[in-house]
This record gives sequence, C-alpha cells and structure tokens, in this order.
Amino acid sequence: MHDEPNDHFVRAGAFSIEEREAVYRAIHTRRDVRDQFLPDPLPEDVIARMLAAAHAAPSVGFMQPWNFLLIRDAARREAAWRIFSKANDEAAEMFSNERRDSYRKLKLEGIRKAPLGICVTCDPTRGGAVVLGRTHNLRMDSYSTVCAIQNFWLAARVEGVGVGWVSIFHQHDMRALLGIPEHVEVMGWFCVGYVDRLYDQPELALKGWLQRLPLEQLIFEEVWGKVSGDPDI
Ligand SMILES: Cc1cc2c(cc1C)N(C[C@H](O)[C@H](O)[C@H](O)COP(=O)(O)O)c1[nH]c(=O)[nH]c(=O)c1N2
Repeated sequence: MHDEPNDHFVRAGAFSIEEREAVYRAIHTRRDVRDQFLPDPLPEDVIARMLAAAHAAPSVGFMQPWNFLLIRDAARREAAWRIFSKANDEAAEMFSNERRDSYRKLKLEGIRKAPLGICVTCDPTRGGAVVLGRTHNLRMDSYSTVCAIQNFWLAARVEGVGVGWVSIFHQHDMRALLGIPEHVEVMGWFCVGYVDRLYDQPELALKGWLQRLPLEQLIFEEVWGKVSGDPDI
C-alpha cells in the first residue's frame, strides 16, 4: 500500500490553492468595524452582491426567515443611535467598577458614521407552523439568520466594505423606530460602509478587553472535556 501524494489529484469540488487562500483570507481578516467608516455611499451593485451572498446562506428547512431593512436616512440613523445610547448606558451599569470604566472607553457602534445601516430581522412565521428541522428547537430560525449575517460579513470583506454588528438596544425600541412587526426578531443593526483601515486583530483584543482563546483548549475528543493527549477515560 502506498499513499497517493495529495497534489496528484484534485478532490471533487475542492478549490484551487489560490481560491482557497482567498477564502481563508476573507475569513481570517474579517473584522467588526466601529469607528473607521468613510462617508462615501456604497454603489448599489456592491450592496446587491453582499445581500445576494447573505441570501445564499443555509436555513433550517430552507425557510429563509431573514429580511434586510436598508436605512440611509441620517435622521433615522441618529434615532437608532439614541436607542443604542440608552441601552449602552444600561449595559455599562451591569459591569462592576474597573470593568465599567473599561467598557465606557470602548467604541461599540458606528451607527451615525457609517453611511448605511442594515437592520437584519428573523421572521419565525416564515415557514408556516411546522418547519422541517425546526421541530425540536425553535431557535433554529435565528441560527439560520446568523448564517446569512456571516455570509454578508464575509462578502463585505472581499468588497473592501466594513461591517459592524450592533446588538446593544431594546428590541421594542428598534421595532418601533423601523415599523417592524411584533412577532419579528431584530437580529442586529449593521453599520456598513467603506473604511479607512482595518485592524489585523479583533478590536476588543487590541483594547485589552478579551483575548482569543487557544483553539486546542476548545476541541474535545470523544467526550466533553477530553483534549488531545489526555489519557483515555
Ligand atoms: C452576535 C454578535 C453581537 C455583537 C457582535 C458580534 C456578534 C457575533 N459584536 C462584534 C464582536 O465584538 C466582534 O465580532 C468580536 O469582538 C471579534 O472581533 P472581530 O469580529 O473578529 O473583529 C459587537 N460589537 C460591538 O462593537 N457592538 C455590539 O453590539 C456587538 N454585538
């Protein structure tokens, strides 16, 4: 028996080395952007490609529960910022002393600076009363919408567009501002725009809030808690 060298054949469906590197580059250099937005409006074809990427996401039972509300109006973005600001003050109070001071120094949104806001929603009624794959965990609709968001985020990266996820607000405030029906979940407000720079690491790591965990500590073998090299239980 001998091993076939890998580069002598291309696995069905595999990308070329250059394509693979490009995809991994998009994944590893995607960033959450808060403050680096430029005011330039995004061309419609760029927005269309990013939304098409979002819409290509997997979804439970193919229910496609997402909607994308595009908000360009500065006054409405200002109102969204006020909604954020109220919740952000509440959030700061949830941390104790030193951590609260560090929290207050963080910039956690670019709602007014980014020329485009996109509110992504999840409609749990989209697929009818019973949805294939969602029968025993109703949250699968939100998980599906997060897949669409991640696709959007990666597409934005390859377009040179920055995206920042803002989740610090009361659902009912955002629903009221944007006329979103009561039964629809607000997944986030996304600040979208060209950027003057991208950090090479998560901003929260650079600012000393939290660091990336070592991957090897997060991979278990066979049973919860058993990491590679541990003796068999
Ligand atoms: C569900 C969810 C919700 C939020 C976020 C992310 C996700 C997945 N993130 C962005 C988050 O802080 C960021 O992704 C991590 O810090 C890692 O940084 P990079 O995305 O790798 O740059 C985020 N960032 C922020 O400044 N304000 C926010 O309200 C949120 N909310």
